[in-house]
Amino acid sequence: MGFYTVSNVEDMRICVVMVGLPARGKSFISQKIVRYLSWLSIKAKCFNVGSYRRKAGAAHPNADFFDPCNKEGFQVRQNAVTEAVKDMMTWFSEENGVVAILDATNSTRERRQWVLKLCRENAIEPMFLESWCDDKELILRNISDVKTSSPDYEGVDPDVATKDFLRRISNYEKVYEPLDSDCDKDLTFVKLINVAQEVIVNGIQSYLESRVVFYVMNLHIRPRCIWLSRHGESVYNVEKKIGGDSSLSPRGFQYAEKLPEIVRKSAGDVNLTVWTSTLCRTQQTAQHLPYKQLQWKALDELDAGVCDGMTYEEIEEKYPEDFKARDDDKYEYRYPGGESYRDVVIRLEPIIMELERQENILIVTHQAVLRCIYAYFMNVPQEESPWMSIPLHTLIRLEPRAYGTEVTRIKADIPAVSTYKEKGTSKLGESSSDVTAKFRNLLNGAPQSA
Ligand SMILES: Nc1ncnc2c1ncn2[C@@H]1O[C@H](COP(=O)(O)OP(=O)(O)OP(=O)(O)O)[C@@H](O)[C@H]1O
Repeated sequence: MGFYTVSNVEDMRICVVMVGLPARGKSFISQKIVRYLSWLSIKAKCFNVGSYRRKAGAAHPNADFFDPCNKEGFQVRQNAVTEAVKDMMTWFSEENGVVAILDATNSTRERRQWVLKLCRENAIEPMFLESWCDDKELILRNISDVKTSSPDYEGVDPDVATKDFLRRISNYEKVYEPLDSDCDKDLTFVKLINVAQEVIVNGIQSYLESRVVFYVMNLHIRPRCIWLSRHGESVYNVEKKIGGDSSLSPRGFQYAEKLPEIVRKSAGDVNLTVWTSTLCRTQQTAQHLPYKQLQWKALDELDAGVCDGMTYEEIEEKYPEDFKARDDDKYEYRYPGGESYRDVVIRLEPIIMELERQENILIVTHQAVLRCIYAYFMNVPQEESPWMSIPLHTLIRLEPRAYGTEVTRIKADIPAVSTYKEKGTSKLGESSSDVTAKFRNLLNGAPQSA
């Protein structure tokens, strides 16, 4: 049996068919949708036709290749999309895929009708998603951000690559037919105009489709950063207890005092907003930060139910079966009367949506919650995220980029206990020989000190 965070997705199969001229953010949007749905445990995959075209032999084509009159080029592109669609159908039938994204220009009605027919024949619901943009400056910026460094232009001078890419766009413009509320009124579609300045939504069928629409409507591409920190070391951390609402320890208060300086060093003069949980340790940690602050109940620590206030050693002794069950499947395990990681992800969904809408945000929260938020941004698989090590007294800076997120870790030079529990033990602390080291290393990079 599968577990889902959205109801009734078991029998659902959706193909999101991207539409748009080159450099309109189709791959960016596709990858974000896949990351978001995967985080919500909905099986999603992107099929990028450009990589099929490169595999088919057209690895470094110049703009003439995309001229609609170039029969040879047209054939290679048709073969590439055919292969991508074939793989997509296999993925739906053999791997129980739920949402596939066909990432291509799909610029003509004829091409879209072809995809539509194949979807209908295979009981897949097609949803067209067009990114339409006439902001010339933004398009030039997109080209310089991602296109001049694309595999298509390996070794090519960036100015030459930009000129060629603009010619490629002109070739597509010769045949491009945007989605239209009259001509395409029978289709399920979303049209994003100039990022999401205006959005046209037509004929949405299912709840899952409406979730995807809501998500893409909330995306923006303005540069920004997100900072994450656990609260400072708490009295319960020192006593090795989980849960509760204890105050900070003396070293935790030291971290709270130092945090404004660490944040300023990393953020400079930008104006940011601080989000904390409703628990006293996060608010004490944020108390000296000179920014607007908001409390979110959704940022409270994973509820340990009957085990709240106990040490892992006490849990192992009093509830040995639960202790083992949690180690065996930490993501799904729900404390009696409490929560699982999956439950936390579900309640964090509005936080993620709001984070997508906002600009610079600093979140001061708890270990499990931070793991879930980090997993969303860094695409960490479910089975690994509950085992990531997120040390106390460390600020994490996330900088979303076109196709990924850049991470910097800044350690405050203030000692703290380790609250990390490895698999198979009730002792806290990290040993380098453990099998979970692979997971823990996800967060290890060279940390900077503050
Ligand atoms: N809705 C949008 N409109 C315009 N640009 C966007 C949008 N969303 C993201 N971008 C920007 O687009 C750039 C990424 O372009 P991307 O490779 O995704 O374009 P593409 O449409 O897939 O192009 P191609 O057809 O050549 O593959 C990023 O710099 C990103 O900031």
